[in-house]
Amino acid sequence: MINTVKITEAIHFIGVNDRETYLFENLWPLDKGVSYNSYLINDEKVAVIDTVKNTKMDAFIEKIESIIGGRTVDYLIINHMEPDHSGAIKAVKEKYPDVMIVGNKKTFEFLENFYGKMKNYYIIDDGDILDLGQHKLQFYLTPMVHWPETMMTFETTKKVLFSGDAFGGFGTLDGGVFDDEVNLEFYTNEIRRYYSNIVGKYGAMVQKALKKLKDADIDTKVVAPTHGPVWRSNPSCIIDYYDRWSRSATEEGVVIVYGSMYGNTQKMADFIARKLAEKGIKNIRIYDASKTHVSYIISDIWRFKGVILGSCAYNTGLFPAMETVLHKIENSQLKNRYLGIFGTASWSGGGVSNLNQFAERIKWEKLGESVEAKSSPKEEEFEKCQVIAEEMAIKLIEERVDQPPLCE
Ligand SMILES: Cc1cc2nc3c(=O)[nH]c(=O)nc-3n(C[C@H](O)[C@H](O)[C@H](O)COP(=O)(O)O)c2cc1C
Repeated sequence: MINTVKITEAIHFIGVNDRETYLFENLWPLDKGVSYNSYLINDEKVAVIDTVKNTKMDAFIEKIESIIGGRTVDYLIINHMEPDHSGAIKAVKEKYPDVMIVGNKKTFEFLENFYGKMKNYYIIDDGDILDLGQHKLQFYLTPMVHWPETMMTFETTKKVLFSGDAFGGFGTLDGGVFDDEVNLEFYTNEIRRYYSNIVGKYGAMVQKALKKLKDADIDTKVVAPTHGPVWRSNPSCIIDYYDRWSRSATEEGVVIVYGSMYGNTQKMADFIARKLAEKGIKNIRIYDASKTHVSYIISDIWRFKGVILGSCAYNTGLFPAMETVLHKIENSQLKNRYLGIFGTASWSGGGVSNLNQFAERIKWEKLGESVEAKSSPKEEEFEKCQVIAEEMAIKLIEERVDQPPLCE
């Protein structure tokens, strides 16, 4: 018996789990795997919405067959052309040669560039409706959430939003598929890691897309993304998180990230954290940039308002692991943070001076003086670290607003 899951009587979840891939996009650790979600609407016409990565196409076709066995797929809707979702288009074409591929103008440019020319294109525009019989699909173009051709598909009778990568995250669906069947803390963290590292750079476009959906007043009952859980009990929770993250809205807390070879810079990080705690800050995360993958660090920096960065000097520059962190922050164009800087050097420096240059480029509000200790921190440097911690705590407490978790 093949594992398919009903969202409604006719709308099926036909996604697959990937526990084999180590790195998503060959970049982002998949400690707990990832799901590639696809959906099938079994109506007078059969529609499949998005496919899966090519390594999973046999399991995927089996799922389709277990539902429609003997019939054909009439429409294949392509919300997003990234290969983890488009990888089984050819397999669907082969199995159901008359299938009509549905996408916008840009979808087909991508399709042909990836997989060569195919026949039976159905080009839709913003707001167009496709009639399947009982169900009707309306299309919303949402460019750059997260590629230029990205769109969303809304089923208007059951009010299911097939949102593509938006609202999706890492983590396989281990039995539980719906938001009310899983531990949401794990998934919302993994959705934020996905958002902050992959989609976050396009926050303005996410805001545009959210506005478009709001203006359309579609009253979404189910959010069905291409990764992670399907939101049927509390769809607004994940939509509100996306709104929060794409506005660079933050929670109260501080992320301290450091690069250290022999522990001197680390000592300063621990000292600053202690002083923050003494001043009443509860959410404090310290990361050794060499140890924790940058994607987890960025995810927390996306969440919290305070960022304190430390680096020892390394061959006249930053400690290499810190370069990765700074590059990712700048590339994401993350705004609206408070910044503190510390570090160590034994001769002409390079760590703190580069952090200072970063501060000028990023234009976050800098607190305290940058502190650079000669080889190891002493009383004078600890005092300066304390000033950074105190100024940070004052700012955060002054702004204290109750921002409860949205998904509980
Ligand atoms: C491979 C290597 C390269 C270094 N390069 C520099 C440098 O360019 N400039 C400098 O002032 N110190 C340099 N140092 C010294 C360290 O930055 C300094 O000892 C620092 O206190 C080490 O901090 P840590 O204990 O947090 O690793 C270097 C040390 C090592 C091991």
